[in-house]
Amino acid sequence: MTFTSTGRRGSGRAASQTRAARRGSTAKLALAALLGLGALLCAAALLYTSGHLISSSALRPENVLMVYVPIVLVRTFGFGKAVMQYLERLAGHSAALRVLSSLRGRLYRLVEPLAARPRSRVRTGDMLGLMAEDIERVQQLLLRFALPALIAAAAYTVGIAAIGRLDPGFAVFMACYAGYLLLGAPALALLGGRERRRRARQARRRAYTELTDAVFGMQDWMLSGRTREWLARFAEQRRHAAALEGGLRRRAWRMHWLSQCLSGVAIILLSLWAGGLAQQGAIGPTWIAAIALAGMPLLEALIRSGDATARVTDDAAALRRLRDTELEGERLAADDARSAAEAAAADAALAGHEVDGHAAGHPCELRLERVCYRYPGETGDTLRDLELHAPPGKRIAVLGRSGAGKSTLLSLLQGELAPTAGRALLGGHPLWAGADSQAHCAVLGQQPHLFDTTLAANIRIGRPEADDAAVMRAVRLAGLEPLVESLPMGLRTRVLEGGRRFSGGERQRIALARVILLDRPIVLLDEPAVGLDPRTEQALLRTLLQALEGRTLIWVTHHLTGMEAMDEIVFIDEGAITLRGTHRQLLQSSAHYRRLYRLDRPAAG
Ligand SMILES: Nc1ncnc2c1ncn2[C@@H]1O[C@H](COP(=O)(O)OP(=O)(O)OP(=O)(O)O)[C@@H](O)[C@H]1O
Repeated sequence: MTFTSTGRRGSGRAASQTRAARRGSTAKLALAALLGLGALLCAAALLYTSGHLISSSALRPENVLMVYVPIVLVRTFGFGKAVMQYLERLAGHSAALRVLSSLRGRLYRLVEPLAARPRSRVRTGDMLGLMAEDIERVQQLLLRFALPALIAAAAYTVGIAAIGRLDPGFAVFMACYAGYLLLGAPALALLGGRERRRRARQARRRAYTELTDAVFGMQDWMLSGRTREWLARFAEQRRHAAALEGGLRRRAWRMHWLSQCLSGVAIILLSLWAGGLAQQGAIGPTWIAAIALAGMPLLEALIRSGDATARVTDDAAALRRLRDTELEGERLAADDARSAAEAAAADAALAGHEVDGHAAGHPCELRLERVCYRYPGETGDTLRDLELHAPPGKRIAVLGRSGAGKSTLLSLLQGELAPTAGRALLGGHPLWAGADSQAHCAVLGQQPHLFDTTLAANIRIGRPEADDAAVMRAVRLAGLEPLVESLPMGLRTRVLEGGRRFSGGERQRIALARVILLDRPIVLLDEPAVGLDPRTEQALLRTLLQALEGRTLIWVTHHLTGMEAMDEIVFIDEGAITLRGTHRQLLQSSAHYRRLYRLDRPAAG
């Protein structure tokens, strides 16, 4: 199929772009690390020459030329440090932004089809979190952890090597001492605080979950008269979460303070060691202060890297979430590829002008052949051996108890799910779960969403290019004309948030106008009249059946109202069809149907 091959070519190009972007950003990150190390060495050299300059000046040289070279070097290193720092930021941010942009692109390509699937694990809210917060954390991971850690490791190596040239024994001691700052302290902070961090995260999540739950059920809390009780409980939970977070902050501060003390002690040790070397005559006395001061920026780099490592867990969790989403995207892409292969097989079968004995038929002919569906990870089939045939214009009602599998059937008919066995065909082609899977049908659900904009914009949502005459025709067919005429602003009336301006029945009619304007050959109705009073329900159903005359209808319902107008009524129980026929046939042949009909429509009974 054209779509699939284009999709594969597109994804191949995207993959090679991603690889090129990754190579580019790795090079930039390495450059940033080199510049960072350069800036750090300049800082160390600045203090080193300054220490020497101060000590030499204190010995009152005979003329300024005696300290001219250190003076020039101090200026050069000071200037070099600022320039290198600037270039490091530039290269680091450029590399991080490159990584982020490629990550966002890759993730977006993977998750875009997921977000549109109602049954996917990844929902729109998660998507926003992933795209905004989690990717931001990856940036922090690169700039605040990876880069400082690389620079600190290089500074550690350079520092220890420099000491080792003068005194290998002291170099080994300092390697262990500074090694604790570089690796030991952050490891202790990470391991020791793991349980506390987990508890703090849990407490925070619990408080927010309770808050969200209470906001949704606010009216019921107020009616129950227990608002104060709930507020007190929520405040207590927040206090508990804040106390745990405060404990974590205090612990991090204590660890930082300990590292600063250790760094101070290291400077004293360096001074004593340099003093010893001067006494032995290995170095001049003016270098004592130089060596001690040069250690400061190097030790500071180790502490900064250690602090960043201690904070790395939250960023790593964000990385895990991104990875999980990528895996889910890859799994769905594999599903799509499988469905596409089935589509190709069916195309090949069609080339022989027949699909298992059936002529290819009308492009909008729906056919389910022994369809089974099992949700991933489940042990039993939710749908079993379903057979359904809907030539254009046929009206089928699907009835069944809650949990029978009606919504799963609708998802299958929309092409969101691919059968795990059997075939779901549209015009002889598999209804595969692809990006354009819903192009053949329109859906009218229980609570269609109306956006906070004008009535006309809400109706035009599926066909923004539709002219006013087409919109008015849809309005007329949906039985909305009297309402629109009674509104001072007519079609320009705003529907307010969630369609608050209109009643439930009116909202359903607006959604019906949307479906009419969309002009799809197949319409799936998912209990569109649920929750309406019987008169409004009957009126809406009458309008609906009239307005959608000539289109294929698959109508999921719990009520038997309107069954007379259906071409076929199908009962599903535990995923399998247990009863089927026209209203007249079922009235004659099924006592169960007669009983249900009498219960639902006592007057008719
Ligand atoms: N994502 C899922 N993973 C596993 N099982 C699921 C999933 N979605 C639905 N099910 C199960 O499949 C069965 C059929 O669910 P479905 O939503 O299709 O029923 P339904 O007939 O539409 O019910 P209702 O009338 O209450 O909406 C139920 O037992 C449900 O628990």
